[in-house]
Amino acid sequence: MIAIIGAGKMGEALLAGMLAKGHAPQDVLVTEPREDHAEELRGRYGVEVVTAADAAKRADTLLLALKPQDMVSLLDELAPYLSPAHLVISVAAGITTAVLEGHLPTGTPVVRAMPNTPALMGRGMTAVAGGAHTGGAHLDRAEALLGTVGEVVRVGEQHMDTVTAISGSGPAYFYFIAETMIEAGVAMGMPRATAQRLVGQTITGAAAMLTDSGEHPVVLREAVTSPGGTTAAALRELERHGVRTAFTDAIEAARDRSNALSGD
Ligand SMILES: NC(=O)C1=CN([C@@H]2O[C@H](COP(=O)(O)OP(=O)(O)OC[C@H]3O[C@@H](n4cnc5c(N)ncnc54)[C@H](OP(=O)(O)O)[C@@H]3O)[C@@H](O)[C@H]2O)C=CC1
Ligand SMILES: O=C(O)[C@@H]1CCC=N1
Repeated sequence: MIAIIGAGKMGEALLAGMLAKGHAPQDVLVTEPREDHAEELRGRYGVEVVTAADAAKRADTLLLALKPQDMVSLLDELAPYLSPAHLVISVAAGITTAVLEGHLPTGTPVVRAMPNTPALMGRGMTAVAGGAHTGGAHLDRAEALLGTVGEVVRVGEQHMDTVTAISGSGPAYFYFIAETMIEAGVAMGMPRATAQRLVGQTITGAAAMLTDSGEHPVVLREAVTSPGGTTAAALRELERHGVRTAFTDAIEAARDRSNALSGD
């Protein structure tokens, strides 16, 4: 039995993705304190909504998807009901396996995971790292669970803040670019629906070229950039405005924020 504790944006994306990929609603418990949202979850997914204590008593795998700031008090609430027979998976940004272990009974296996919202469509990217009491079989379990909603990669925990900055927050960067491109099209007089369709399919197509061709993005970009053409004119403007540096700084800021969250 799996329990998802915290069914906000990410928890619900994982819940919906898992159910869509064949997990039976009766095998998934959900903890959600807000009664109106709990009612929505029951109606929408047919899952049972229970207290955190009941989730710990009844499930062997707990997937914690609360805000990092709420995590320690939840761990303290769960701890009396947990044992090393449980597997605790946290998706909270910045919360290290050491913090998780420090608030749970000695020997509890924990996995720090960083998914992203495309999990909702079965197209997520999740990185996982184990703690001090986490064996290969625990990581296999976490990978199998999160693998139902997309790809899973195992990384050393020292890379988790970088993962958070790249693939955890990453979808938002692409939505930001998409929004900017759509607004530029609209400003030039294009109907919004047409601009949105052009941008959506361009991003989907470009992503498929990147993942399926195995080519470096520079090679793919050069193939678009005709000598003396439109793309060269556009890229020159992006460089003039320092967009490359801005992106690098943005990803470093996300990495640093993830790192700071463990101490907040
Ligand atoms: N959003 C994303 O793209 C990603 C988020 N994450 C991580 O996922 C976690 C959740 O983020 P996100 O979904 O965006 O945030 P949300 O605020 O949408 O979700 C948090 C959820 O936790 C619930 N909650 C709060 N306290 C408790 C409690 N004691 N027991 C059970 N549930 C509780 C909240 O309920 P209520 O609203 O009723 O207070 C809310 O539904 C964060 O730690 C974040 O770092 C990781 C990867 C990607
Ligand atoms: O913004 C956040 O903190 C979370 C973690 C990664 C994506 N969303």
